[in-house]
Amino acid sequence: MPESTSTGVIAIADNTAGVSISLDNVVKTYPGQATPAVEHFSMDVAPGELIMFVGPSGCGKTTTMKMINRIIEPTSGSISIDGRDVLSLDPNELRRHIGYVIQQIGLFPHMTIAENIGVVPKLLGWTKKKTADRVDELLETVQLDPREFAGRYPKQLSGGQQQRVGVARALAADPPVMLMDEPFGATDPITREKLQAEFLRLQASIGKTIIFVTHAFDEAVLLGDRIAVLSERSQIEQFDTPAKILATPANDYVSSFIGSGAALKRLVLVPVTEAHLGLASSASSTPSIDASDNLRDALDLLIVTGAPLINVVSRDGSAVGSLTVASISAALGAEAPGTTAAAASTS
Ligand SMILES: Nc1ncnc2c1ncn2[C@@H]1O[C@H](COP(=O)(O)OP(=O)(O)OP(=O)(O)O)[C@@H](O)[C@H]1O
Repeated sequence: MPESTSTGVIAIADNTAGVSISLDNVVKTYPGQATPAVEHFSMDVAPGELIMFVGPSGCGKTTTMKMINRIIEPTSGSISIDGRDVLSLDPNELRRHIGYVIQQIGLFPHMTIAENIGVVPKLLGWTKKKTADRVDELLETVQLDPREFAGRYPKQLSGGQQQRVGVARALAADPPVMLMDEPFGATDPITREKLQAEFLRLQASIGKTIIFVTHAFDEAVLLGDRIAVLSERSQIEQFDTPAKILATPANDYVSSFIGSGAALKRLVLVPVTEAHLGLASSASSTPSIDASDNLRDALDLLIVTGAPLINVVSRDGSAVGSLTVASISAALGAEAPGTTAAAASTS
């Protein structure tokens, strides 16, 4: 491999905490197709951002994402990672430094879990000891006990456990960029929620730059720093934070994609402390919610318990205020972050 190519990839790989990605005027026309699958796609992603691509089946989400690690070669346009033109790099070498997680998981059935996770480190020439240590560390990161799981084969794991191994494998060489294509799509709703919550906690500590493809708008709202709502040929209808898209959809297409209940979907984005809290109730029967929870959790609790009011409790167990359906509704309508500090500082 030419020296310049190798240096470019290694420079990307050196930066494990997330790097910028830039796509400029990217077009993909598959052979024999009259219209492009992706047409003039441009996007800048900041280091450490988690970007969701959401759009209907066949709109070009996967094609766009796969051009970043060159599983699919663009017809024209340019793509750079950390300022380096990926089209000038060796594609195989490039892929080893970009984590990749797919719905079908793609674990090798004849390899143990440890061997599956160690595939890329092995290709990169890591020692057995370094690879084994990394495998143990990653299994713990994705909450699978290495002593129990390292020696098992994929078919001896549940779907959710296999999906965790898929994430661990993608993280093995500590890549700065992760591409995730409907990674939790094949799991049941409860497992999916669990995997999403674990993934959010993980990303908070590793800060990778992530492109995440999903059909599910709710998943995009829950996970994304920014969401790109895509239509046919990967046209960007809106590219913004979940809160902004829910509050001000750019057009009818985006509105229809959000579907009904935009206000309810926004609740998940607002911490309970952002609402204007009333006085805490001293009645021992008052249900309570943690100050780190969101307004959807609060509304759930109000509905399930039938209580007229719930207390918001800080980590040390003291009640910092209370919430009602009316205060939740006001928080959504007004969205005045200024009230937050005032409410929180009374604690
Ligand atoms: N190898 C290929 N050859 C020809 N056309 C293709 C090929 N792969 C994808 N396409 C077409 O390109 C378009 C975009 O496909 P792509 O898989 O990127 O969409 P998507 O938004 O990811 O869809 P889904 O959500 O269903 O996975 C579709 O019309 C698809 O039929």
